[in-house]
Amino acid sequence: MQTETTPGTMLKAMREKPPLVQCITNYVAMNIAANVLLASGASPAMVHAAEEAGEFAGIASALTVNIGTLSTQWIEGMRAAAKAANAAGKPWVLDPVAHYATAFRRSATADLLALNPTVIRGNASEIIALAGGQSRGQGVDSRDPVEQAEDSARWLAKRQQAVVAVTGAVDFVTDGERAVRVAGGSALMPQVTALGCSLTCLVGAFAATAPEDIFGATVAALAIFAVAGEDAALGAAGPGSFSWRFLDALAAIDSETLDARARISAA
Ligand SMILES: Nc1ncnc2c1ncn2[C@@H]1O[C@H](COP(=O)(O)OP(=O)(O)OP(=O)(O)O)[C@@H](O)[C@H]1O
Ligand SMILES: Cc1ncsc1CCO
Ligand SMILES: [Mg+2]
Repeated sequence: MQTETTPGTMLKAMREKPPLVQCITNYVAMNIAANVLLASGASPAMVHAAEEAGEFAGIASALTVNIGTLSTQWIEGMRAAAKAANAAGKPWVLDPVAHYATAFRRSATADLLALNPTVIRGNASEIIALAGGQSRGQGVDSRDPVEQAEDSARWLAKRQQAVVAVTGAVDFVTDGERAVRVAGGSALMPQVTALGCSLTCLVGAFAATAPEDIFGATVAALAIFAVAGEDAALGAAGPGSFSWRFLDALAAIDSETLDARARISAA
């Protein structure tokens, strides 16, 4: 049954019962992603080794998988964890960082897509390329506007039976039927590395809190990022001070503030 809960309600529920989220993310993102989850009210665990990732996915409430700094041994851990999450009926989120860049990444991404991620979160260049479109992406940063990725996102969501989130200046989320845009944030956000990777982990945290409403959980994660980005930009002298202000802003946002300030519109 579909329950309609607001981002603020989900945030409150998450903080009352912090979900354990297994984050298989890249070396660049690990520290900031863990801090983003703690500031938001979730409990992160960066567990990726092939020997234990599957076992740990049985304990965690959600899993996130990010291919940013890939190696063969990690792929084994990712696959084992995704299979275990599926077997346990727990949500898992895929972040296909620069999946178009090399044959190694393309192959790993195809294998992970075959394991049916619950949510796919990427920037516009990544989502366009996942749907087989003409992406301008080269490395990990987006070189395409979100508007250009919206049709790709809808197509991908239908094909994968997943929620797809495209982030950028104004984010776009769809499950193939419904779609919304989430406005806010700051132009300083792409100037700080791995905030998108951290957001992927936070989508996992909200999905763990509201597994019955994955679309709403994804929107909630994007919405708190948008509001925190606006707050952090106030008084930030540049990317450095923005980064620590962003963590403080995430921690300071309460459920009422989130619901009052989230800018979510039907697309
Ligand atoms: N120009 C912008 N204005 C406002 N917010 C932005 C802008 N660009 C990105 N964001 C926000 O930054 C966050 C990260 O999204 P982004 O699309 O930069 O991820 P990404 O490219 O995967 O990042 P990374 O790979 O460095 O982790 C999202 O919350 C998004 O809304
Ligand atoms: C910079 C970078 N390189 C691989 S992953 C990553 C973090 C942003 O996606
Ligand atoms: Mg990224």
